[in-house]
Amino acid sequence: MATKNQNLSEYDKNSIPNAKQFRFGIVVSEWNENITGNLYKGAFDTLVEHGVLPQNIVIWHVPGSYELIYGSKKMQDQLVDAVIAIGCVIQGETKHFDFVCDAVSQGIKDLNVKSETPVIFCVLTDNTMQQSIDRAGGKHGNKGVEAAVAAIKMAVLRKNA
Ligand SMILES: Nc1c(NC[C@H](O)[C@H](O)[C@H](O)CO)[nH]c(=O)[nH]c1=O
Ligand SMILES: CC(=O)[C@@H](O)COP(=O)(O)O
Repeated sequence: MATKNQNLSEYDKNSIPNAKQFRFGIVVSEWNENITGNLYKGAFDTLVEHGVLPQNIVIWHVPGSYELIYGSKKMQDQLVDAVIAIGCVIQGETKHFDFVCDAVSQGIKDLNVKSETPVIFCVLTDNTMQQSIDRAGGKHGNKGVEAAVAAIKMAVLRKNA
């Protein structure tokens, strides 16, 4: 298990530069909103902790994780330095889980390839709700925190590249 010896919220805070100069877009799926809401809070709070001005964080909501692709594509046009795509996909009775997860991961990958604005993949793809709870502020930390740190690092890389 990838998180067995790693907490998603733990990182070297001194290694993160002040991010006051940057603007970020966050696109949040409404499916499993008890989870995505916690992921969003973790991401928002981490961005602000590292100097991002709240007025420089744009948040949009989309119906489900599949719509994160289109929402993130349109968010890239909002003059932001990076986008965070937040979703939670949980296995149901059918293969729909596989198709949604594959589509979202490939779609966000394509956005990173085709655009100059990085999109961070903050999408939980879990077998159970408990696994999601554990990764959205539970025993394995908050993936939203991890995503915000990645977003700041990629905004810096984009600026310097
Ligand atoms: N089952 C989950 C979904 N399903 C909905 C899709 O994401 C999409 O909105 C629908 O197929 C219409 O295009 N979405 C999640 O984010 N999480 C799930 O567990
Ligand atoms: C990921 C999904 O779309 C899934 O939760 C839907 O549930 P089911 O496979 O039982 O229709």
